[in-house]
Amino acid sequence: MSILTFRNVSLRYPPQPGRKGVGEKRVLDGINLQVASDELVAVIGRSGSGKTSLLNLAAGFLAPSTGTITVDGAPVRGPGADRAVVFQDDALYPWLDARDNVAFPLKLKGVPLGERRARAQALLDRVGLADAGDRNPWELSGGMRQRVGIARALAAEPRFLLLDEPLGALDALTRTRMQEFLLRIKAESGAGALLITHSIEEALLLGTRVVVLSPNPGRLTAEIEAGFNAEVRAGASVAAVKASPIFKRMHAGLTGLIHSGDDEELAA
Ligand SMILES: Nc1ncnc2c1ncn2[C@@H]1O[C@H](COP(=O)(O)OP(=O)(O)OP(=O)(O)O)[C@@H](O)[C@H]1O
Repeated sequence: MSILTFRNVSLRYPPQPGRKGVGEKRVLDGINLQVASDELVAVIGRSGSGKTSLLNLAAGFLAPSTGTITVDGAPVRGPGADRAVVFQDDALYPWLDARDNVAFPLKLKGVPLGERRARAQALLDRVGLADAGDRNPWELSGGMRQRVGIARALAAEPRFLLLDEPLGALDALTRTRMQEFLLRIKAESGAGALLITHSIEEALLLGTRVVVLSPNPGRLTAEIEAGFNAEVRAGASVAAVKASPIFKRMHAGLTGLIHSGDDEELAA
């Protein structure tokens, strides 16, 4: 069991030179959060509350201003193969076919060509793209590209998947299918997951826990245990889960939490 831990983390962006009146920006403050391998922690919050900054800290793309981020007790000092990131834009390498995109992290690890091709093919099989290995990224649909991106993230056998709006660019139907897919693949991989999403519905559906980030500066102000992903993994349809009264109640409650304070802001 691995654990990703934020302990008392704050983040300030430095003043922007040349932009009058744009001083240092306090983005995150007093963040305490743990993600274990058997969890998918979904982070929701209003635009600008610091969700992507939080993920970038976990990825090691940014360093905290204060506090520590650790994986199994070892400080995160930069990007590492133990944490794989998937963004909204799949960011596949356009000059590589799907199989070689998936194999790319294995190349970086020095895995020999034959073995990495075989492992990449096995990953493509797992994400339902067994026959798409020879296709170029532009020959794939949005959902297929995102599955290649997820297969590539899994290639390095990370301890954590860091998912920044991975389904945000997909149409509603594909998104629902990909939500089921993401839950299955996450469970099979044994990796913990931190998911950033704008969608309260998606957070509730996929998260074992949902945390709410409130803005200015970003603080974790609420946390709820959501059991819906276990229902989906046990075979319940996403549509049936979303239609259940308990799901609707929790959705309304979270909407209220995220938007509390909006009226004061508008009045101010
Ligand atoms: N490199 C940077 N330098 C200065 N300020 C930044 C930088 N990156 C982000 N910010 C600011 O930090 C705040 C949080 O940004 P962040 O992208 O983490 O929020 P978010 O919750 O992911 O937003 P969204 O939901 O719109 O994607 C915003 O006010 C943003 O303008």
